[in-house]
Amino acid sequence: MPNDHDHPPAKKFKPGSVFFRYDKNKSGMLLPRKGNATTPIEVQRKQLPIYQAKPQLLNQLRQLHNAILIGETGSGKTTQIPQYLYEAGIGRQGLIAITQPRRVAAISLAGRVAEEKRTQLGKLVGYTVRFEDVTSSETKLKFMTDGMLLREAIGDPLLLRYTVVVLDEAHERTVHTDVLFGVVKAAQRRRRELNKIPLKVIVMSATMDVDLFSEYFNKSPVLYLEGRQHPIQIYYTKHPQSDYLQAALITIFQIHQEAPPSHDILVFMTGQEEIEALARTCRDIAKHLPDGCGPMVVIPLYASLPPAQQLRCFQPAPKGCRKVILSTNIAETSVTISGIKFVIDSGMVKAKRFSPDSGLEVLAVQRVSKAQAWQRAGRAGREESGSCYRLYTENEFDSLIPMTVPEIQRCNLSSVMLQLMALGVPDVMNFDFMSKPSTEAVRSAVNHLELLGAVERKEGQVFLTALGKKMASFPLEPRYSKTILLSPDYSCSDEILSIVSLLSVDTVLFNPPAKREEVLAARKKFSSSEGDHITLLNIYRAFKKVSGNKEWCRENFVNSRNMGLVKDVQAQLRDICLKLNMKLGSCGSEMGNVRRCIAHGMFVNAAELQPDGSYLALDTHQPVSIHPSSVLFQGKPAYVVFNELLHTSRCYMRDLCLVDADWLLEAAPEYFGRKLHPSKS
Ligand SMILES: Nc1ncnc2c1ncn2[C@@H]1O[C@H](COP(=O)(O)OP(=O)(O)OP(=O)(O)O)[C@@H](O)[C@H]1O
Repeated sequence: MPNDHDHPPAKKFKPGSVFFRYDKNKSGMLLPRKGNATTPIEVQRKQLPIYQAKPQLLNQLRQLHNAILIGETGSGKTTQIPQYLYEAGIGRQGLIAITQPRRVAAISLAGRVAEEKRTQLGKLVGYTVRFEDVTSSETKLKFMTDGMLLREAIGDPLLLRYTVVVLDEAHERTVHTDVLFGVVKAAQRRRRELNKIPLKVIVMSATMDVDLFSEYFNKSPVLYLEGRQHPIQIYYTKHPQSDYLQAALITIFQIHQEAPPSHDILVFMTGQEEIEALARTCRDIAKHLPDGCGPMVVIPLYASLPPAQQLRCFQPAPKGCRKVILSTNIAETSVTISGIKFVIDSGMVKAKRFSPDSGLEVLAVQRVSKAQAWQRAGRAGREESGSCYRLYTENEFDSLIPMTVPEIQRCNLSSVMLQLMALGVPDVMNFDFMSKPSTEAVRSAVNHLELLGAVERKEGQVFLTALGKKMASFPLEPRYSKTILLSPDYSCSDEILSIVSLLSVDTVLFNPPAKREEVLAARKKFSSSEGDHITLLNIYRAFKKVSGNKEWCRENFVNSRNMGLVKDVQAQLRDICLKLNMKLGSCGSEMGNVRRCIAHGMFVNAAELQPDGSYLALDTHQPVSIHPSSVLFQGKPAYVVFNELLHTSRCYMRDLCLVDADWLLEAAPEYFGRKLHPSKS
């Protein structure tokens, strides 16, 4: 059923806010109305709604220290504001940083802006994401993930290299963005006190709680940018759908049969496995379509794909062929994918949920917020009008929560707390958060860091230890950095660096369900009864032995591109170790050392076999199960440590390592003295 409202619901305008009107006829009619592909890029820039407001907007931005800018998706905020500022000479003394919650957005936006400025990427316009820096001394406009700016702040809390920080997609409220809010605010204040060059902070989004943001940023004015260049038609289902995968499939093929082949489709699903399964089904069906139905190229897009593979979605499909992109929420904000005319929104997302009571952080599939649904719709209608098919009813849409709950209120905070302390924040418990995490969550994170030896308490205050300082040097979760730092004691740094890199890159193995038997047979030769970490290490060693031979990778269902990335990550982690003067070495085939080191670093995620054959997480006494993908699935080891928990029908432990109870006791005697089974403790 079509629905007319092609904009997010009307916004309330705050007194004192500035409103920039947009007259569609003014730009569109005067300029050639050809497709974007053939329209010169400078003409495209002038057709954007933001262009009409440029002089007044610059006037405002020149005067303000803080600004909240709200404008429709596709109005030109992200690509134009940094260029306008630069061209007008605002903030020329330093760099203009534009933060993005996701790396794919940071990379693609930098590419687009470099193209608009007719310069080579990495010169005037560059980007920095984890494990990749494409900037130079000439770079003035720097797109970066919020996490990277936060890391820079550890070395330079006043962010002195920057004169403007644009915090884009602020509505996403990732934990890094939320911490950055406090960091830039503090940097701004300190710079004023020290008479340094002022720092301008611009917060942008299409869908955000302006009152909250304005209040937080010293009652800063809100600049409303009116106008959407191209309309988006929204469709809802008549009835609730029990199976969104099936509904997505039907919608894809309905569009495929009816729409011209140049109209590409972007489908929002929840995770890699679902996306790969849907991709296979689409490809199978596409082979058997009636005559007259053109070919289709199906492109999966999710965070654990290597960057080069992620960027495939931006390449045009061959002529006469439809591009169907199946994506997680990584394509939800900021990105413009050329050719996308249709968006299909499952209405679901996989997100972290943390319970301070149980201490467990789990990934679970849940409904999106309204803000996310509008962002998803906003990926259509960027080059011309578009449509968004919501695989849920209008009533269901109405019942969605308006804004996504900030990640800081639903994730494990140990990493953030460690970073805050490394930033020199005197009282982490009272950090200036826009939305405060619960006291229990903060306490639980500090306890976790204390257990890892990263912090200590003195007279009621929490301090970073020397170990904690070193841990903060790694762009990793604290338990990973701790494991790396412990590895020289067990002479297994090479092995631990490989394992941590393999776990950071995520999907290094393919597991096509249709080839389950073949996969099992191929994996058998690497499989270790000592667990998934050692199995992964065996595969990695074999991969290096054959120098990444493509044929070998295919036979063994190994993702050769991701394995290449593992090597890069490992090299960077090794550099950090060397800077910390660590003595790196290998234990050869002595895997007991490796497991012992893992037990000492990751002991907080330990589980114990119960007499009835079930498992309990030792930290929280929560029932957990071994994920079927684990090599330990068939066995019943007495003690394991696991990498993460996945919540589906049950709480599954993924990536397990067999450990001894004695090692856990050695690692944290007091802690485990209370927790282990009586016979062990
Ligand atoms: N890579 C690209 N290829 C083609 N056109 C692009 C590209 N990036 C941006 N554009 C064009 O510029 C327009 C503005 O994009 P921009 O990202 O600046 O908008 P925005 O207001 O920041 O949107 P959002 O809130 O969705 O991030 C797009 O709608 C599109 O027409």
